[in-house]
Amino acid sequence: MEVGLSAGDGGHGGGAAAPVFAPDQVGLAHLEAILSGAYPLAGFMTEAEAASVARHGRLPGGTPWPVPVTLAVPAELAGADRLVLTDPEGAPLAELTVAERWWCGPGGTGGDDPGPPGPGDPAAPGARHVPDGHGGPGHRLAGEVRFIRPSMYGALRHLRRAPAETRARREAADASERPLLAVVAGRPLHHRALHQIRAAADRIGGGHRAEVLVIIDAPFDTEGMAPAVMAAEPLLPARTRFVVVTLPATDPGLPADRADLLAAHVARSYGATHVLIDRDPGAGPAPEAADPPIPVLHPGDWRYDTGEELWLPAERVDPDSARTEPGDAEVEEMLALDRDLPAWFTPARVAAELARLRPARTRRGLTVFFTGLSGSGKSTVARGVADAVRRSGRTVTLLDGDVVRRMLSSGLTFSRADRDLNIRRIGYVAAEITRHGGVAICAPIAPYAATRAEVRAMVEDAGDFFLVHVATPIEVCEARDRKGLYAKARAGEIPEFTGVSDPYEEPADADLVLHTEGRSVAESVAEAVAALRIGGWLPPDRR
Ligand SMILES: Nc1ncnc2c1ncn2[C@@H]1O[C@H](COP(=O)(O)OS(=O)(=O)O)[C@@H](OP(=O)(O)O)[C@H]1O
Ligand SMILES: Nc1ncnc2c1ncn2[C@@H]1O[C@H](COP(=O)(O)OP(=O)(O)O)[C@@H](O)[C@H]1O
Repeated sequence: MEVGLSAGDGGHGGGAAAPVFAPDQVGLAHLEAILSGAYPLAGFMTEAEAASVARHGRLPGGTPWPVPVTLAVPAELAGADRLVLTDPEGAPLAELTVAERWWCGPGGTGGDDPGPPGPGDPAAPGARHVPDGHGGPGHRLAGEVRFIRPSMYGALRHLRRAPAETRARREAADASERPLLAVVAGRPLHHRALHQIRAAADRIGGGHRAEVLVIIDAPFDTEGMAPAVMAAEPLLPARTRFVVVTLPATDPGLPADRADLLAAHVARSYGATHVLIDRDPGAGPAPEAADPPIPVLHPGDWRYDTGEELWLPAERVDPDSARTEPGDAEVEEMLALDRDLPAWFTPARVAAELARLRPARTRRGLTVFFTGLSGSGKSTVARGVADAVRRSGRTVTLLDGDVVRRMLSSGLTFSRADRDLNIRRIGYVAAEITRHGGVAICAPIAPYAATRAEVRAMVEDAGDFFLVHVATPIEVCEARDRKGLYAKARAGEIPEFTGVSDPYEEPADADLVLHTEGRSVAESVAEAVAALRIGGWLPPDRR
């Protein structure tokens, strides 16, 4: 069968062009793993396969597999027979031949017999939700994928080596019979982890130190923590190699050991005989992985012995001289506040790389996003904050609601769709300013929580986000009625007016709530500026 591509590739196919689709981040991570051979799977799972894997950790035939590998598609593609799957930039990667269309329904995973829902029928009474990481109910397409073209997408592409390439390199070096310790790391390797890796490599090496392969779990669109992980190279055993993969986020509805099991399967595809999964000590103890494909080594609880000046298993360290490794959140906070990471905790070269990746908040890009009703005081406080930020020596771009409506969003109405588009545009510009280390101050109404959350996610990919809810009650805004708009709205002259005839969803995730009623402008500005100082985004007041 000829493949008629409708994107790139010349489209030599004779038949109708298959629709083109860029999977979400989870779908893309699965697709790359299928195509690279990191998963021993030919494609995306049917409902029976996904449900069996979610519930029992096994495919219907009994083969252990930890996570549903599914493809979520929008309703308009739910009936497709074939799909050309692309990266987010639209470059074709593979063709999916659809074997089954199914609906991942609402509700829990309970009960043992799912009762097959009508294919692709959202209303099917038996439809149940399989926790497959796509964030909720929706259409799924199952079937085998056929490789079209190697992916060029994403950061650190040169390190995204296929498992077969890594195995072939070991075979060529006559090393494939020897133990290989895979270390799966999404975070930098500090002294504790480095000690544990060397100890594990000695233990499994049978007289020789085993080789180590560090599998860095990094996102597609940024280098993530990869440079900090690689900075530890001189402290790892000789001939340690690094590869980068993007492990899909595991659904919180799955048992706790599934993420580790997936990491173990991927490690095995690279030829690993053992796997050690480095984790945030602040995240609590590791779950015991049931039925792993290769042994999962548990590093256990280690402490720094201040007397010996060594990292050792906790039981060998006198509690009086024991130091615990700081968790990732604590490290983030030290970096944010420009404090040096202690030498007992992490090697200087890792600390230096971390300081580059996570600059102190006074140097890091920031978006301060004001939301609130018309007349609540967003623009007034935003202007005062912008002045204070400028005085601290940083550059500021003020994206005020009214100004944006004239410059970026002229022609847009106040329908939900247009408001969302307006806020996304503001978010995009703010994220770019933030990415380049600047400060963006935005002051739109932004009435919808979901759209604000999108902006937060977009900005946090690039830097920091600080949400200020200017929580002035509508009666007060209306009494101020600076522009006479409330009067007009009440008279029915302005339709869809926020707070009068259109919704405002109060934020539940505000970093600061400002009550301006009964406060002067100067007091409200001072409150916002103080919050930014306390958070470390502005230097301490030297006055
Ligand atoms: N229907 C309706 N609803 C709300 N506001 C209206 C409306 N029509 C015009 N205006 C004026 O537009 C300003 C709000 O624009 P925003 O871009 O901030 O709104 S939104 O975030 O896209 O919802 C808002 O300015 P601020 O008072 O500065 O908030 C109003 O002056
Ligand atoms: N504590 C306060 N903080 C902010 N604005 C205040 C305060 N007290 C009174 N106001 C007045 O409220 C009005 C708010 O208007 P504006 O900043 O344009 O609101 P928005 O941008 O939310 O529509 C201004 O006239 C301002 O002087």
